Amino acid sequence: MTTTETSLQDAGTSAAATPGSRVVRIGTRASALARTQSTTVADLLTERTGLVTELVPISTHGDVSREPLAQMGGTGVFVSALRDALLRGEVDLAVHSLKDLPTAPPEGIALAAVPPREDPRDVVVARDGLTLGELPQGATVGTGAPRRVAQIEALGLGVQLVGIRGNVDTRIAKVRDGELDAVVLARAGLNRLGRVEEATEVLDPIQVLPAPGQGALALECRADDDLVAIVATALDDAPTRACVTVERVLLAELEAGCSAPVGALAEVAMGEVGDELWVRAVALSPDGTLAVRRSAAGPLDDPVALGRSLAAEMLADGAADLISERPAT
Ligand SMILES: NCc1[nH]cc(CCC(=O)O)c1CC(=O)O
Repeated sequence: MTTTETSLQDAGTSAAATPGSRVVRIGTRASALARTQSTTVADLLTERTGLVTELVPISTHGDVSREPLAQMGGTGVFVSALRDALLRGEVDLAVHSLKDLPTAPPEGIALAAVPPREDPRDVVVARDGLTLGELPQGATVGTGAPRRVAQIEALGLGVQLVGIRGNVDTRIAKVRDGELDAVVLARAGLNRLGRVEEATEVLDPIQVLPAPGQGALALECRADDDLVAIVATALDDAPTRACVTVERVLLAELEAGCSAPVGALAEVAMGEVGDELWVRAVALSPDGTLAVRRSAAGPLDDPVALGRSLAAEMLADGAADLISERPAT
């Protein structure tokens, strides 16, 4: 289902060739997080290009349904409604959380920009200011992400993982209302909503690696639109793009979907010969009992090769069997 608040007829379909006179219609999901992200992008785009923007809310099946995400085909359900609106010409720019994008490249759509990433780590919001390690045996920890479930199970804390979904507000409310002892969320989402101080612990990537692409946004346009180059110049951050490319190539090579128990974090770090890409990754069995953890470094200008070589190492160590719960033969 697709709904738009503005009339599509007078919303910039008469876009002129000059950047200054074109209205860029920005498609956004309706959640508070998505709106905040889209508004930030809209403001920056206007500030840097002079382009006038307009937000067009698109409601997706993922926003409306309360089914578990995994049963709806993963977080890709959030993405496809925005992409459809782009391809139909109803909007000119779509703002996604990059970690929600399926790894397969979309037909007719360009990844115009990946803006500077925020803190990519996961956080805990627990009752009474507690950390994961301070929670008692049997305490309930809410998360629907197989990656988070497997990594927290792997810590062996004796907590009980409970599948939940819903927006950030709904999840935190379950702790405040006493329904759960804690929830695990992306720090970037909390931060964008101005609620980062509600986190009671930031999870160290040594223990819990974030989802590939977490904390980054993806700005998509129609591939044949002049807007691609304008948006790239105004908003793309090359180091962030390189890092998320490593992470997503790795995910694709492991043939793991966006909800698979795979964590990865690439960073630009000082190496022996100057700045280089440094990546850490983990693939786990869904119950967290088995894991393959690896790290690697490579040149800044070849993120694809780095993602591929690390994935090849992890596959050689049995990562694919872990992820899909197939017993190793
Ligand atoms: N899973 C949904 C989702 N997609 C992006 C974010 C947060 C923002 C980001 O990671 O960029 C969230 C919420 C969460 O994981 O807590």
